[in-house]
Amino acid sequence: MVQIQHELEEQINRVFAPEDEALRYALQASAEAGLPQINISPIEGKLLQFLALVSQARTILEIGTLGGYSGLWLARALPPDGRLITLEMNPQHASVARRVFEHAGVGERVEIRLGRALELLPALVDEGAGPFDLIFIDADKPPYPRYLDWALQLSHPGTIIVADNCLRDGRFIHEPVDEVTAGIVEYCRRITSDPRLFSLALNIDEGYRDGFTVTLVREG
Ligand SMILES: C[S@@+](CC[C@H](N)C(=O)[O-])C[C@H]1O[C@@H](n2cnc3c(N)ncnc32)[C@H](O)[C@@H]1O
Repeated sequence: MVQIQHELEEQINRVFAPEDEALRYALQASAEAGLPQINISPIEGKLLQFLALVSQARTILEIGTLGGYSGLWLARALPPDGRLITLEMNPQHASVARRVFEHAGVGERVEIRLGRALELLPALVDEGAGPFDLIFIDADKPPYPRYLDWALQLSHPGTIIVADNCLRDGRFIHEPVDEVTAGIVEYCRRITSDPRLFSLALNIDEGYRDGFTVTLVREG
C-alpha cells in the first residue's frame, strides 16, 4: 500500500510538476552544500504557484527559505515587478538560496532577510512591508501559532496563508506530547475555529501522510 502511494506520488510529481534546469540546480546546490533535504515536494511547489497565480499575488512572504526551492516556485509565479520576501536564520542556507535565485533569473524579485523569524516579522509590520497576498509558513513548528498572529497582521481580506507539515502522522489531532505537536495542534485549532478564516488541509506529500493547510483570510 505504502509502495503504491509513493509510486503514485512520484508519477504525479513527474507529470504535473516536472522540474526544469533551475529547480534541479536548486536541489543540487543544496545537496552539495550539505543542506538538509527537507524542501517541499514538486507538486507542493506547483500548488504554491497555482495559489499565487489564481490570487494574482504581487507580494509574497515566506517564513523558512532553506536553499530557495519553494521560494523559486513562488518567485516564478510573481509578475516581474512582484516581490518575495523570505526569512531565514541560517546564513549558509540563505547564501545557497541567493545563488539559486540569481541562477534562475529571479534574484531581483526576491529579498532574503537573515535572522529569527519572530524578530524579523515585527520589523516587517513596523516598516509597513505588508499586506502580503500570499504567506507560506515553513520554519520551526513550535511558534506556528505566533507565526499565524504575525501573518494575520500582514494580511488583507483575500490573503492566502499556507503552512507546511501540519498533518504528519495525524499529529494535528493528537494530544500535544511535545513542543512541535503543541505548535501544530494549536495552529490547526486556530485556523479551523477563527470565523475570519476559511481553511482546508491537503495531504499531498510523503505517502499522503503530510502536506499543507491552506487558509483564506476572509476578514482582516
Ligand atoms: C523546512 S525548511 C524550509 C524549506 C523550504 N521552504 C523549501 O521547501 O525549500 C525550514 C527552514 O527554516 C529555517 N528556520 C527554522 N527556524 C527558523 C526561525 N525561527 N527563523 C528563521 N528561519 C528558521 C531553517 O534554517 C530552514 O532553512
